[in-house]
Amino acid sequence: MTETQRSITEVAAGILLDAEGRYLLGQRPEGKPYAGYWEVPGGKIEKGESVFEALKRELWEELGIEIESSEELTVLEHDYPHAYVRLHVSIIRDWKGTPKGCENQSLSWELLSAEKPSVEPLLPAAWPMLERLRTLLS
Ligand SMILES: Nc1nc2c([nH]c(=O)n2[C@H]2C[C@H](O)[C@@H](COP(=O)(O)OP(=O)(O)OP(=O)(O)O)O2)c(=O)[nH]1
Repeated sequence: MTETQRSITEVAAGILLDAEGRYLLGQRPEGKPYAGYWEVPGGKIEKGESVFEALKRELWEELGIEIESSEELTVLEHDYPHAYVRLHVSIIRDWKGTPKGCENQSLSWELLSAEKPSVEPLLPAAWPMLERLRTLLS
């Protein structure tokens, strides 16, 4: 396949934002591209799913939490060597349950007011969505 024919991987990512102004990052498990990198929770949208349905499924699978609503934040595209991804980013302020690493991934709550996260490295496409969120809330 040539570069111009690359298919687009549609991804739903959810920024869990708590009342103290903290957001959640998870570390990508072994076996996935960019294993060990930190990211906003989420994953690929399956055929026939809406962005919200994918987000609801992924957050249940990855974190064991239930969500009933989300707010669209932005849509970002990033060209990785392994895939061209389009990220549909949402903010989630309410959820049921306590997020835990259901895929044995580490989790880290980060202060949005901090200049950068306390963990690294972050997936390249995670930076612009955090910038967008800071701009929106500032
Ligand atoms: N969840 C998430 N994915 C991101 C972020 N930034 C970013 O570039 N991505 C990219 C990495 C991956 O190519 C893609 C997400 O796919 P994934 O591999 O996590 O999806 P999945 O859990 O459905 O994976 P799989 O079971 O099919 O392997 O989106 C981010 O902040 N969060």
